[in-house]
Amino acid sequence: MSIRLDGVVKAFGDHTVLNGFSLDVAEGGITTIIGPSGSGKSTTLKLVIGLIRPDRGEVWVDDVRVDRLEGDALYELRRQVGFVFQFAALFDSMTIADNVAMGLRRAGELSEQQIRERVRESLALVDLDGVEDKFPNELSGGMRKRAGVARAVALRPRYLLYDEPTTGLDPITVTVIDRLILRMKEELGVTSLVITHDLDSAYRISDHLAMLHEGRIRWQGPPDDVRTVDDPVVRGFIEGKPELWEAVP
Ligand SMILES: Nc1ncnc2c1ncn2[C@@H]1O[C@H](COP(=O)(O)OP(=O)(O)OP(=O)(O)O)[C@@H](O)[C@H]1O
Repeated sequence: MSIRLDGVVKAFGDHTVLNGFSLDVAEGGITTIIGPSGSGKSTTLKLVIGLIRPDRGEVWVDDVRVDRLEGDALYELRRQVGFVFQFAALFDSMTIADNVAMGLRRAGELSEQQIRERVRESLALVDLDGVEDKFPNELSGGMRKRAGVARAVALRPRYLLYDEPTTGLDPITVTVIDRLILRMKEELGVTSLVITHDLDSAYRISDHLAMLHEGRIRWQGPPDDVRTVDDPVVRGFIEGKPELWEAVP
């Protein structure tokens, strides 16, 4: 059980983005999808939380067929699958505590006091103690990103999806976020699916690496193995040498 995409085809108009895409996400680990801009990485995350549906193929989370879910069932799924948005996507007019508490209030299961406690715990987990009453524009980019992670984990999801978690951050903050992603795996036992452009970050955090190219997974395996792959498409990408692609028939 975990996240599984099987033979997924997804087109926008006449542009086929995913074309027979299959991926199994190993339980408890960090799986990272790398690939060129526009190759469909974000599209895969949107499929997993049912924001969009495939034209063909299947999307599974545990024993739930996501591409057939509607209404409340989709909402239930999204409680299990936390989403860390690329630019944190915090509401500027709300305090950090209210941002982190949003999903908890919507779920309506905890008292206000329990919510406050859970918000405090979630912020502590990302090393953001004491910022409850601040507004997003009072935090640095890296802190906002951490607050976005706190919001995603507040509901104690089984899965965390990260959309470009290190884009636009300085190298030190990238390391902080990488460590945070690893910590969420170790301390909460969540299964993570990450999409990124950042190869160094991908090597540091991943248990399993998958390269997306022309609508499907071109190569996958442990990150250490990628350096010895012969496929010129994979080599071209990881070495930043597009000329290797031009030689591919
Ligand atoms: N809702 C949509 N309507 C039309 N086209 C879309 C839509 N969503 C994505 N696309 C197109 O699908 C392609 C893949 O987009 P996607 O965002 O999944 O790629 P990506 O690999 O995440 O790219 P990047 O790394 O640049 O974020 C792009 O060409 C994009 O323009």
